[in-house]
Amino acid sequence: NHEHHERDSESMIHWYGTDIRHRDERSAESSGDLRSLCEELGYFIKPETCMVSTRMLYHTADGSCNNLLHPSLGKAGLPHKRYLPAEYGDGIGSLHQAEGGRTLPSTREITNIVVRNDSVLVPRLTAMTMHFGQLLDHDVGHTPVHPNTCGCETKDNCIPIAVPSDDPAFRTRCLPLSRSKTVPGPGCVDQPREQLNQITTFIDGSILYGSSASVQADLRGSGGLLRARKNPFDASLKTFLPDDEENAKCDSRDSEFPCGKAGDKRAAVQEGLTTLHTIFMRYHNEIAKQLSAMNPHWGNERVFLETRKIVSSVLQHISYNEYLPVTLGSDLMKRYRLSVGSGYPYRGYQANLDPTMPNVFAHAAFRMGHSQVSSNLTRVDVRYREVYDPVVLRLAFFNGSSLHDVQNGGIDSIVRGMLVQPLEKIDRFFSEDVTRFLFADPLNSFGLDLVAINTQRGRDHGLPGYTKWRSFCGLPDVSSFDELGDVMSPETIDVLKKAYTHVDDIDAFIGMVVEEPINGALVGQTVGCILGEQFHDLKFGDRFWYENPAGVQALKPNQRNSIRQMTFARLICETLDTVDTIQPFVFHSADKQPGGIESFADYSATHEYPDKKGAFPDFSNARVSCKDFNVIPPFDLRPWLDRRDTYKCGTTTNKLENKLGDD
Ligand code: HEM
Ligand SMILES: [Ca+2]
Repeated sequence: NHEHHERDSESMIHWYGTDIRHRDERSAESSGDLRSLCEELGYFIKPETCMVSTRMLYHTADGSCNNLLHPSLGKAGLPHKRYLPAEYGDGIGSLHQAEGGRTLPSTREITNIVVRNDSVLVPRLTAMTMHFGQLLDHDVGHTPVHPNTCGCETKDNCIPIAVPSDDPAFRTRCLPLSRSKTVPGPGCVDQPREQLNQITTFIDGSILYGSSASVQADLRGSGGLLRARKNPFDASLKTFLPDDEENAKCDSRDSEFPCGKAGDKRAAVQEGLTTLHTIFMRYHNEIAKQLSAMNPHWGNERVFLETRKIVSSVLQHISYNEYLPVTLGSDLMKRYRLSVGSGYPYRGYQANLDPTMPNVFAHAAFRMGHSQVSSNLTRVDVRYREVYDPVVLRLAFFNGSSLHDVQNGGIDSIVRGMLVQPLEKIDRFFSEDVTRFLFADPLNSFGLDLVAINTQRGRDHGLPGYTKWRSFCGLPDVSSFDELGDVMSPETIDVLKKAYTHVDDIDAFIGMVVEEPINGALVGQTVGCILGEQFHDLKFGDRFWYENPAGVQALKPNQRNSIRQMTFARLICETLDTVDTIQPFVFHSADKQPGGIESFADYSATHEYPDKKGAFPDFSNARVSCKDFNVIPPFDLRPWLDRRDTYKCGTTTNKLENKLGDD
């Protein structure tokens, strides 16, 4: 038995998975009155609750009242939805098991057989794709886990992962892990065991604003701003996230470089993610200041809520205009109607769609991003030269120091590095920094295996095996390993044979992550279908979707146009101190040939992209100056100019906005 000390990997993963502010739910089994528990948790919010001007016009902190007919849909704190029924060992709640009494191998053993510490790069794409994927995931899903201190016994919601005696890395008997917390299932049923999402399921900027009123209040400052910390070296430079005093896991505790607090508790898990949180927070504050200056009669609340609407619209637009096309490719973008370019007009909000986070999306499919993680974070200077040493990932967990490491270019050199570093392919190759050194104390090198954790988490949640998900996604049923050849390489099938006795035993996450990518996409068929389905529901089941023209919350047509001009490149230009030049489409590497004259916004509005090969034909992605407003248009805030006298015209929206009050 190894000794536990304050900063070991086990306590870090518990901290990561637990919301300290989250009330400790009574479990479904122990509850005398299930119905009143569900009421308390907000399962049955009544539509009348939403008939308040602010809730109709603007996002609520916990996502309630987004859907005015079914106000709890998408709200924080509710159970996952399921595409396929849960399959627990005992039918109601014990770990997922193989059919027919076969024992599943330890998930660490599976890593040892299936996963290799190797790297294959994706031509032309940048590591920004990985970092943004994590940020996006953290806006839509976070399942809390039990805060137990678990050792190697299987009890009290502890599900230790057995470590084989001849393990190549670990000398311990097990990797301890806690089960996810549970709540009554959708519709308030007590069985089978169901897990929950503690953040808002909508793409609504909860990464910045939190998912509860109390967290939001803590993050906010005056004038519609988010709290920020001055640059400790030079107050004229841009700000940082406020200190997260509760994060005792932070490496740089007690120094002048704290980890940073944001709307999502996981912001400090790795410094790349922290930098993206930081630039989105800066962007919020930039917009809020400009809105205040334009509309001096707006109060703190109005500025904050309008800014949130803008920033979450920008987040949605970057996700669907830039991130999803490279991740899913053209066929899936069309099949699930995800494209936002012209030629793909928005088909209308559907209040009967359920945007709730599916269990399999968060706990298998979208975790494919873990295979995109590299062991280094490249850092480059203003001219994109690799003059600094990279940040080593295993030293960058819960550590805020590189952001302030001015000798090595600080936060700016990390963000620029993401624009040149190549992206890792989604495959059975994972960096040792996550399969061996996850949350390791750098001094004693004991860490965790994220692949084994993902696999064990799937069993914890009763996710059916991979073959069921294939069938769910329309691939042919299979009864032998060799039939997997339609989506997997022969080498992959060989290692799966070594790891599992029967093809139906393959765990959901493992099968999904080792599928060959679809042509022109980063993901395979099964991940693609699960992501496609849910990103569809997040688009058409969100009343605040930026393209939605109907309803009191709708952006005005010229406001929507401003959002459509926005790119991630422009946001980066505006939020760093020293980014002078940038490629217009940041998920692609910069073209060497100069000559870009078209903006990505114009290109995406007039082309079907990507093509079948995943390319963006006829688009020059050469770096241009951030001051080149033709190629990287600025955000046009003029449509938000609010002349007081127009209130008197008396449209419903004006009247509602007016009720918010000025101060
Ligand atoms: C260095 C980078 C990353 C680290 C260290 C990391 C670490 C983790 C950890 C520790 C968990 C919780 C595991 C558990 O207890 O079950 C997790 C969950 C997850 N990760 Fe990552 N991750 C990284 C990058 C990514 C990326 C790039 C993506 C997607 C593109 C991603 C998607 C997810 C998802 C969807 C979950 C489940 C969240 C939930 O709903 O609870 N991660 N990650
Ligand atoms: Ca959210």
